[in-house]
Amino acid sequence: MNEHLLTAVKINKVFENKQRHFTALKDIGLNIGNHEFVSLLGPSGCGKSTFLRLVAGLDKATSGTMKMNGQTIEKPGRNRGVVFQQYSLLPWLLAWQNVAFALKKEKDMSNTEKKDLAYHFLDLVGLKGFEEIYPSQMSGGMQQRVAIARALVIKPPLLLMDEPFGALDAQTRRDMQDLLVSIFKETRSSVLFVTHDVDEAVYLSDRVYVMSANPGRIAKQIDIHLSDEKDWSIQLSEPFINYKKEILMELKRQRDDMRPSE
Ligand SMILES: Nc1ncnc2c1ncn2[C@@H]1O[C@H](COP(=O)(O)OP(=O)(O)OP(=O)(O)O)[C@@H](O)[C@H]1O
Repeated sequence: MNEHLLTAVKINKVFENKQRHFTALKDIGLNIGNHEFVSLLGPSGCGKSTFLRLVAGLDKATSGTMKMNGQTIEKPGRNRGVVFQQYSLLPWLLAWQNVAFALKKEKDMSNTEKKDLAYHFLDLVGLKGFEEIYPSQMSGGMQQRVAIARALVIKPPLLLMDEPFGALDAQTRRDMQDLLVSIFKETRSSVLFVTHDVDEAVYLSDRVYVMSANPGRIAKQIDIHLSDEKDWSIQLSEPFINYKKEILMELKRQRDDMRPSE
């Protein structure tokens, strides 16, 4: 029996063109279980987005195996929802239509059912009452909520999020983190979350993989044990600060290793 939702074993990714042969990912191995929140954290260029794209099925690994529920990932599928930093909503569609768009291949659902489901997921992300407005009438935080609702409406067991709050101001970012905590409890989806932000990773995750660059590897795995009843005050607690220290020290060690010796 495969108890992991996602299993990646010895994943390598080489980008090749006439000018260069570049190993972006080297021997990445990780697992995500059911209802787990897992973050990838690391310096710019360490391959976080590249790895996420492989899980999404948007690109192929050069070698290694990547399985979802025991099945090799070949292409994008309904068992993975994706949210990127840029919300990529369709500007000519209303909020609910953007969400319902993800259901366009659902032949067994009526248009009314699709609309009801879109309304339900907009309510879940805190956009009740804003179903009938266009993206241009929304703030960045609202647009990202619509993008999250669109990813969730297909009820994927795994939600892939690539720096989803990177374009938002600090307060909206904190609100969105708390929104994600409540969505995570309600939907029971697992999440693979890419971020640069150490506080965000510790606050949200059950496990953080710290990556290093050139080539992108997993340098450290940190299991986070904080209360499930999260609120911002947890960020002042001793365990939180200790996890943060552990990650920051790993990132500093990487920077020290990269510094040319005198
Ligand atoms: N299509 C591509 N062709 C060639 N090189 C690529 C391609 N995509 C990514 N790379 C390279 O692979 C490395 C990893 O890129 P990636 O975007 O995955 O890093 P990242 O950790 O997500 O960075 P950031 O945090 O800045 O978004 C980088 O050096 C990048 O230049």
